[in-house]
Amino acid sequence: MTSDPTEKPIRHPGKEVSTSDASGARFNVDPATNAEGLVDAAATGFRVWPVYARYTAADAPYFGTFDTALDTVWVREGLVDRLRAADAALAREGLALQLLDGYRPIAFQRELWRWFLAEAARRTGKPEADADTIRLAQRYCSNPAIFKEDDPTSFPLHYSGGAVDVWLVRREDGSPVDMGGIFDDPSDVSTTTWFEDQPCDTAADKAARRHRRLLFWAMIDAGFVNMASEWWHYEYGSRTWCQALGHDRLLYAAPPGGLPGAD
Ligand SMILES: C[C@@H](N)C(=O)N[C@H](C)C(=O)O
Ligand SMILES: [Zn+2]
Repeated sequence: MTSDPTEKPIRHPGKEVSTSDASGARFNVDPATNAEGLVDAAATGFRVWPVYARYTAADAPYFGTFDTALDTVWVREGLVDRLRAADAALAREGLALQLLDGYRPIAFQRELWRWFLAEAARRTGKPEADADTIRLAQRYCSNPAIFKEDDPTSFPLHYSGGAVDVWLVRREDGSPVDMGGIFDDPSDVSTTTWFEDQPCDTAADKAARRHRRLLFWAMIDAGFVNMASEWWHYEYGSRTWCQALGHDRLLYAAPPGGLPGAD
């Protein structure tokens, strides 16, 4: 058994969960942890790049920004030490975590869903209302249509403040490393284990597999779980975390009071 994360194939601890599995599940909410506030990750010392507010007309896959995206990455207090632990593990490889998104207001989740639905329709060649199109969009984005206003445990995963989208950058200059696919690409190559299931004959594929393993094990060892369809999406204390690890209480549902002015 090796302790070198680059030699350890990605294997999801507990149950492998997809975005659509996670919606509709019912959990009790722990009032103590759910009372935790949201913390500005940049002010806490993390490297951040809030993609949804920063991408330009030149950046795939959106080729633009989103009107309702936040330019600050907010996370629950309970994530801070865990993200620090993951970042410290990556430092041994000369790498660092960069946080792309955390807490996400409902209005922004709706705007993001519209993009994923339109993109899914383009890829399936079927209307947005078609079941195949909705299934494809739902594989990569929580569908706001299935959330229930009176059930905080059904809210979008990022609304909990316990979900983060991350990638890796070099510590020396902050440049992103090759993860073997672009962030938020709604296609199979985004599956976290994609390079485990390929021959990986080229140097580029080997590098992508290495980077995905490093990110995965740093985050898993720090207590997070990963969304199997997205190499960048990790959660702690939220619905996917409960489902994957068999916990029956959500640490984080809707943050009390949300973020002033964001909903
Ligand atoms: C859109 C993508 N970055 C993401 O965060 N997907 C998750 C599953 C979501 O929308 O909840
Ligand atoms: Zn995410």
